Amino acid sequence: MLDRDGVINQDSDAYVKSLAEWQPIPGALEAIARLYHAGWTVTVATNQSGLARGLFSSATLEAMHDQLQTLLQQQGAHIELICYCPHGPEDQCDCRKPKPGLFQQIATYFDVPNLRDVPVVGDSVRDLQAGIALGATPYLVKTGKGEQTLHQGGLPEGTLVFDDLSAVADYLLRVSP
Ligand SMILES: O=P(O)(O)OC[C@@H](O)[C@H]1O[C@@H](OP(=O)(O)O)[C@@H](O)[C@@H](O)[C@@H]1O
Ligand SMILES: [Mg+2]
Ligand SMILES: [Zn+2]
Repeated sequence: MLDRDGVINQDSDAYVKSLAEWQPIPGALEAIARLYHAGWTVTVATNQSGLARGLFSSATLEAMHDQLQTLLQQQGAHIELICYCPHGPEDQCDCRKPKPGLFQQIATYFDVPNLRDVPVVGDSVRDLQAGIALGATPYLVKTGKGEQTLHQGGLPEGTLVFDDLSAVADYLLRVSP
């Protein structure tokens, strides 16, 4: 279960507001494809408060996700489910990470009671906290806000730290081929 901005694509403190700004992180799409071809089911759980802030439209967000899937299809791969929180911090929703709502959506989709031991990969503590709420295993990447997150401390116990998604995929394919 992957965070999007800062894990799959480059993040920006000014938000990723257009298809042109949506730029895959080197190796990330290949990492997803390697996991897919090894039998992993890949999902995404992403906060997209830029929608509530009026920074981009839902059509633009869908175009980014279509581009992601198109690029993966060129490698014979696919993301099974992309869940996103469209709300802003003031909306008091149940799905904005660190709240677990997006991961509850994933568990419901697969009709499982929890996400025990399923990897959750993020560049922010809130990504990991949200997944851990359903039993996921936390992985921090140093891309995006990951370096900053690492230096801030407060990582959930047992978090495994890797340079990027490609390194996480190397590890997962090594320990559970
Ligand atoms: O990393 P994921 O969850 O895929 O997406 C994060 C983005 O929605 C944006 O989230 C914002 O946080 P606030 O929503 O303003 O707290 C900021 O961190 C932006 O830099 C970032 O691009
Ligand atoms: Mg992120
Ligand atoms: Zn929400």
